[in-house]
Amino acid sequence: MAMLGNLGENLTKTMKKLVGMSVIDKKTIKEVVKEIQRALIQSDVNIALVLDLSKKIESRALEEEPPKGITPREYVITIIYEEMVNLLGGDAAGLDIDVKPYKILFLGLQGSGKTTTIGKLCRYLQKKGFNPAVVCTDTWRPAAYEQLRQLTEEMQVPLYGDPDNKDALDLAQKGLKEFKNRKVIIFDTAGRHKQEEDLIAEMDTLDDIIQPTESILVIDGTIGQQAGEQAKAFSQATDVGSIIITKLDGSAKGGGAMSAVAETGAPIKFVGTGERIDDFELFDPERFISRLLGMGDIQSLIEKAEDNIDEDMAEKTMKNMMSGKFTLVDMKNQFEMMNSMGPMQQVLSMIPGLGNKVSKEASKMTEDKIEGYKIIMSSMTQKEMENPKLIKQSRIKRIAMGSGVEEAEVRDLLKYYNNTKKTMKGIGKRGRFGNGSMNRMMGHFMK
Ligand SMILES: Nc1nc2c(ncn2[C@@H]2O[C@H](COP(=O)(O)OP(=O)(O)OP(=O)(O)O)[C@@H](O)[C@H]2O)c(=O)[nH]1
Repeated sequence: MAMLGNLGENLTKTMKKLVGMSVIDKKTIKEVVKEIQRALIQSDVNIALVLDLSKKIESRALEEEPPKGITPREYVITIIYEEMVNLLGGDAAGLDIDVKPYKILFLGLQGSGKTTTIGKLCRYLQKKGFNPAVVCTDTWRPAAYEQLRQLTEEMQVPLYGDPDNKDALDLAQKGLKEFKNRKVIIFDTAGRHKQEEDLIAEMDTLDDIIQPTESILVIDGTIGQQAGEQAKAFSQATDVGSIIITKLDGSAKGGGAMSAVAETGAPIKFVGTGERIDDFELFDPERFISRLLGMGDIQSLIEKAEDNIDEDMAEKTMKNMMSGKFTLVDMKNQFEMMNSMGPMQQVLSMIPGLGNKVSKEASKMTEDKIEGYKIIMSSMTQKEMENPKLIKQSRIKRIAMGSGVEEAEVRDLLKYYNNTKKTMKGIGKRGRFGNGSMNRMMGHFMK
């Protein structure tokens, strides 16, 4: 992948080396981490971020036990992947077009690739079945309207603009009226030179008139970690701000731009990867990192690892349940497992012999309720989770305050916990599930 200059190439090389190593030990792990460090620093990723990342990779790789069925080598790859994904902010954000019209205000310094990117986003939206329209409010650069006109005409995207009108606010208002029945309206604004304040000031003015659903700042990826400053100023000025980073093709500093923006917490929604209209993609850190590491099948590896972690957890939880050592920690694990398996009642009803007792109890557990319980549990201390008997009145009060619920809801959770514990213990005593058959069954359901 010709992306981010040599970064992809260097990382892919390192991963290949890791795959080929005959032993995975402290020395080889350190070697791999060093190479990753070097590649990231070359790509202008902030030194402190790089050191933090390499420390995490190294200590996890040296300390964590690979889950069953995963080789140490595979696990090191998984760790590198996970930590790199975290560096870029985790999940893909995308556009959630849930109101009509969905008004997008585009901002960016001159030459950032703003106009080109508007064209790319239009094409992207068309492919998704939306019919976007564009309003040109750029009154500074005479060629801007013409550039947009050519771009939109090719794609048959309606454009509103008037090169003779020098009033950006008036243009915005008229454009709004013209396209009020459209699903998506994109507003192009005048690019600015260097000052970030100017950019923000312009957004403020246009913001009042347009009241955008989302403001998007276009940042040139070749400026490296400086991109962080721009993103920060922007996200402080707006609460609906997202970022598109352009020119990641061949840019030696793109890694720095991406990690610096991610660090500010502003979501990167798309990236530009070339001059052509289709050189544009939804930014998904997981996919992006898989490609950067040159590991197409990394996702299946991750799933395998997660499956096995789940299975380990299921086994432990089940054992605790049957022996009566069922704590709130186990209950929380149980909820997590339910999430990945489907509604609780359905799952439990599939287990022969579990009887109506549990099913009836479980049927009262809606997803909302489980979510609520999870929130309450996150306000408990580890000690309380491990030893729920500790939770008396004063603690109930504190937990209710901490999680923003009524005390009655905390009591309700404790009651549910006690009932489940009793039922589970009863079943365990009757010995219906000897020889780990229950564990096997749970393991089976996890898949
Ligand atoms: N290689 C590469 N070039 C890009 C990318 N996106 C935009 N460009 C180029 O960057 C240059 C500037 O793009 P424009 O879209 O004109 O920039 P702008 O931000 O709208 O500029 P103003 O209208 O002056 O504010 C053009 O030559 C584009 O072809 C990208 O993802 N990769």
